[in-house]
Amino acid sequence: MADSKAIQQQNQLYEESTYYQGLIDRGLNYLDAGYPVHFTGSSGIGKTTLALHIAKQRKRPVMLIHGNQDLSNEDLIGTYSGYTRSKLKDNYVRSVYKIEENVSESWTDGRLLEAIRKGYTLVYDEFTRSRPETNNIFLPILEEKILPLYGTKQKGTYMKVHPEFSVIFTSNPGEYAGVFSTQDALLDRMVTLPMDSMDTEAEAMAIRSKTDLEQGEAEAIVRFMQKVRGLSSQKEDGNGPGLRACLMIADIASRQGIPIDGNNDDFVRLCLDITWFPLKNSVEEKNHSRVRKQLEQEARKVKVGEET
Ligand SMILES: Nc1ncnc2c1ncn2[C@@H]1O[C@H](COP(=O)(O)OP(=O)(O)OP(=O)(O)O)[C@@H](O)[C@H]1O
Repeated sequence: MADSKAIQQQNQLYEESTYYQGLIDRGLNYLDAGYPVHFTGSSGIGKTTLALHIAKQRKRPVMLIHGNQDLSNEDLIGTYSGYTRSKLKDNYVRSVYKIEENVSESWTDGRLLEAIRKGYTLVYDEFTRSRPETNNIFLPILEEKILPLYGTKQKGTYMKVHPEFSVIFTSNPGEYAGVFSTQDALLDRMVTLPMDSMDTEAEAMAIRSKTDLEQGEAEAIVRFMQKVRGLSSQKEDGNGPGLRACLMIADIASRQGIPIDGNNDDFVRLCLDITWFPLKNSVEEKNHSRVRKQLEQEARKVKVGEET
């Protein structure tokens, strides 16, 4: 399916779903009022896609930064990347020969500094994966609307934030090992909008925007996934497989010509391969074998056009 068609269908989904329209309208209003917005929810639920969609509506260039523990202040603000040497040879009067040499350090803007200077919309994806010391730079940006530059050998000690600059954060509540706990001071300065799973129709529409499956087939996969998520709500920090898992089953089945049918062994195997790992992580260990059996039973019940 052509990318532009997929984007068109994705936009249609956002326009037609009251749930998404609500999130988009509120998100845009808070950004317009000068507040950063934070989408939080389980893995693969669609946070980044929604954040980028909202960012594009603001009609400003969009910059995307992925949080990670190696992200440093130098990456965000900038750094001196080497030296520039310029040489001037003055031989105007033949008998006089003068050489003037200048060496200066060359500065490269970091991504955050560029966004702040030019008034971009920044999407800071999975910001909780970065170290709190790195994220602290956002406190004066969000509160005083300045970016401190001390320690960078820049001329001024701070830079004023461009009035059109705005940030959309996304995070995944404590699901991955290695995620740093979210800083409360930063969270206090943003409007947090928790994201739930889409309803059946919207999730099926998302599948159809990415594959050639029929509505009935897409809905059968979504209903199966809803059952899987029901099995997973046994541990606080786990929500089981998200929209991404639905899309993987749909895409692989469609490419490999596997029918969406619980009577087909290939389909059942595919469902187990895609869902068992994320499900396992969200279920107490003592329940693993029981839940795995339930999962297989649910996969075998999948039938197009029938509520299972
Ligand atoms: N409205 C939509 N229509 C179609 N596909 C979508 C939509 N929203 C998200 N997706 C797809 O679902 C998958 C997961 O989306 P996304 O990466 O935005 O989720 P996420 O919550 O940010 O995930 P993670 O927490 O793992 O970063 C992606 O393949 C994305 O293209």
